[in-house]
Amino acid sequence: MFDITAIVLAGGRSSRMGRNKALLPLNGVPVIERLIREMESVAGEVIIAGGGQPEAYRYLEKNVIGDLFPETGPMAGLHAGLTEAKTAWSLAVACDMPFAGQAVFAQLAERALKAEQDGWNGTEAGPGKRFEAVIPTVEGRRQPLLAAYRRSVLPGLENELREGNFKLTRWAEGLRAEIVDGAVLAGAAGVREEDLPFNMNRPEDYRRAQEWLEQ
Ligand SMILES: Nc1nc2c(ncn2[C@@H]2O[C@H](COP(=O)(O)OP(=O)(O)OP(=O)(O)O)[C@@H](O)[C@H]2O)c(=O)[nH]1
Repeated sequence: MFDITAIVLAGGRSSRMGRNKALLPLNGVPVIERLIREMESVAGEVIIAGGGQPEAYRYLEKNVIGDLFPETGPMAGLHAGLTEAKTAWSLAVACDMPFAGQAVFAQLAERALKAEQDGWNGTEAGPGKRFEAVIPTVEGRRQPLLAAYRRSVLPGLENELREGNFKLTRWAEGLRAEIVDGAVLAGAAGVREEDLPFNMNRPEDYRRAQEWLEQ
């Protein structure tokens, strides 16, 4: 267990799926419940950033919160979660990632808390600087929907939202982040690198996840 909070981003519209993808069952268990189970063994608190549909998640008996910048996408969920979190670092994950598991969360958490310990004199982020995020890359691209964030990113994040910049990927590109090779995380999780950030956007993605996990 790490001194870290887990934030599940679950307030999207699921328009491509046509129904709330967080609640889609895999092996009989809704994907969000699978994620919560995996996160619970790593993080002290699990927060569900439920956006405009917090009532859908009340049954999970977790800390379910709404967004402070409604209808603006995953960045708003991250913003709400980091605002609510009481720890210096949080793990964020999209609610529709079937392959993100305990091993991946533990690695991200470990690196985040190591970065915290190294503090302002940590050399890897540059002299006098500190990492504010731990972000995996898969095929050279940062994966901000499966990453660790330091609470200190909040003012910058809020600024972006106020200015109407809602692109999580673009914002995450500018963060002083420790980059983790996705292949390393995928290896720990026992999945292929390209499957690590796989998420279920469309019915065919759901079918693919079902085929893999229910065989
Ligand atoms: N809290 C919160 N989470 C969000 C919001 N928009 C998206 N998410 C979550 O962020 C992750 C990535 O979202 P997307 O899959 O890009 O968007 P979506 O709205 O869920 O789905 P589409 O309508 O098909 O684009 C998912 O886990 C969503 O549940 C939001 O406005 N608030």
